[in-house]
Formats: sequence, structure tokens, C-alpha cells
Amino acid sequence: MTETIEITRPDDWHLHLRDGAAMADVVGHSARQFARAIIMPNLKPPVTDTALALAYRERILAALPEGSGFEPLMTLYLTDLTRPEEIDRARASGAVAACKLYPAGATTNSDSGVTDIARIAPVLEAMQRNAMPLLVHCEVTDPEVDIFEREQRFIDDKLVPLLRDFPELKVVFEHVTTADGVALVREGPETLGATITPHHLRYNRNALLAGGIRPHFYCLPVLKHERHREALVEAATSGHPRFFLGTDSAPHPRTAKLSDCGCAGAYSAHAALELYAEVFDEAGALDRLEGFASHHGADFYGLPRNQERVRLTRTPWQVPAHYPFGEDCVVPLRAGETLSWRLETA
Ligand SMILES: NC(=O)N[C@@H](CC(=O)O)C(=O)O
Ligand SMILES: [Zn+2]
Ligand SMILES: [Zn+2]
Repeated sequence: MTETIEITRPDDWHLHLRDGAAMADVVGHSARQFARAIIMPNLKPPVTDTALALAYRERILAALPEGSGFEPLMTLYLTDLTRPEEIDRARASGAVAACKLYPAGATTNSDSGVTDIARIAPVLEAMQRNAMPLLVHCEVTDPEVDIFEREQRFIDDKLVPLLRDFPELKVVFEHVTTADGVALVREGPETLGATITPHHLRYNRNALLAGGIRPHFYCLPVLKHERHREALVEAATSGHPRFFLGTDSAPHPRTAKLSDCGCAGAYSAHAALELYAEVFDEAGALDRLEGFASHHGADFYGLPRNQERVRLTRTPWQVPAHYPFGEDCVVPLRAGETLSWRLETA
């Protein structure tokens, strides 16, 4: 049995850090594990332009633990009002790595998102010209569509036409959750990649309802049927270069999760790599973890691979029941349970 693995320090290609005191409480978890992370822009109000992104970046850097070399890669939140000139400004800043497309109303803080992709065609052209990747929350928002089928519908109705209309645009299918999404990325153009979260790799939709309603497993896209989970594990552990690590770690105050209308998001930054290692270990594919976690994302984004290395050992540890989170606390994935892998820290 493998007891230790050493890999290039990984990056997180999909991370929610939030802001203020709450951000300061969680950023250390990501900085301990990852060299870089794509920082999602769905703050309240959202990060819609370069100036806001640069200011947010400074707040993140200021909140980092002493001596941390963690590099936040900023993103812009696209709205119906985003101008193509903003993309040129974002590119020129050197600090904005991508733009995020939230279909309006699809997920947490997406109210100002895009109502119709046709409206941002000039912006997508500017992105294509600037080699600026488009990150997509792939779910339709039509209330008539079953919540478990919103990703498949988005693929057929929105994503396939988008890929056809912008053949040079790099697109990341964020937090892919279905066998259909996996198939599209596998068979799709070189310009299409996908992030996969630890929770969608590890849990199917039973986790939401087994023995009672489990709000900490509620996230978007919602957990899916076991057959989809199996397709995700197959994709992540296959060595295919366009699948890569993106935790979608999305902390919410405990009180906001435990409410009459609890919000969507699972917190995984405290043990991200350990959770992925568990999945790869179970699949007998620990030798493929490095590609998925540390190489494929950087290659897709056209960024250098990290030089530093990290070590994971088979050392069981218990996840705390909660972590501080601003005025409240956040309940992490696997709270109170034992994880078998542990990331060593220098
Ligand atoms: N994934 C989630 O369930 N929630 C994310 C938003 C998102 O990534 O869709 C959040 O910001 O809380
Ligand atoms: Zn999302
Ligand atoms: Zn997210």
C-alpha cells in the first residue's frame, strides 16, 4: 500500500474566498495547499471590472499568512452591461486571468449575471481576441427544467452553440457533474476544459437525503446520480489533460446553510487535496493525481507549472466540527469525520 506521495504543488482552478473577516478566516486553508487559485467574482456586489478585481486582489494578499507565496488569479463577473473595452483593460492589468459567466439566477450571487449569451457576443469576441478564458457555470435557469437536468440542458441549448460560434475561445466547463458533460469535454475541441470538485467525485445525490436532510451537501450544480459520479471519477483519473482540479470550495456561514432556505455551497478548502487523494486512492489511480491536480490546469491556462513539491502521507486525522468564519463559523466537508490522507506542511 502506498504510504506517501509527492507531487508538484497543485493549483485550485475554482475557488470562492468571499471577502472581509470571513475571507481572512479561510484564505489560509487554500494558501497552505495551493500555489495559485482562480478566485471567483461572485461577491456582493460582484467583481465586474478590472479596478474592483485589483482591489479585491490586494485585500486577499493583505489577508495571507506571513510568508505565503499564494497567488490569487482574478476573474471578472460578466453582466449584460460588460463592455468589450473592459476585457482589454483586464488583459492589460496582468492580474485578471479569466471571466466568469453566471447565467442570471443560476447560483449563489448570480442575480446580476448574463440573461442571454447573445447580449455579450462582443465581449466574447474581445475575450477570444485577448486569449482570455471564459469560465462557465453550466446550468439553465428555466424554472420548468428539472434541477437534476439543468446541466444537460445547458450543454445542448447554450454550450454547444457557444463553442461553435467562438471556436478560438478557451472555455472551462466549471464543476462538471454529469456523464454528458464529461463526454462533451472528451470529444470536444481542444479549447474546452473542465474542473471537477472533490464533493462531486466523492458523493452522489443520496448524500443530500440519507437519514435526513443534509444541508452541508447542498451545492450547485446539485449532487447527481451515482452513474454520473462514476463518470466523473473515470474522467478525473483517466489522465485526460483537459480535466483538472477546481474545488468550488464555497463557504457559507453556518446559519445561512441551516435556514428555511439554505444556500448552496460546500466548504472543502480545509482538506482539498486530501479529499482528492482519497478518491484517486480508491480508484487505484494515485499516480494520476499529479497530472489532474498540478499539471493539466496550468497547461490549459497557458501558465507555467509550479516548481515546488508537496507530500501527502497516509496519516489519519479528524476534521474539526467547524472553523471560524467571520462572525459565524463554517461547517467543512467531512466535519467530525476521519480522513486517511494528510498534507504535510513545511
Ligand atoms: N457551488 C455552489 O453551490 N455555490 C457557489 C456558487 C457556484 O459556484 O455556483 C457559491 O458561491 O456559494
Ligand atoms: Zn457555479
Ligand atoms: Zn463556484
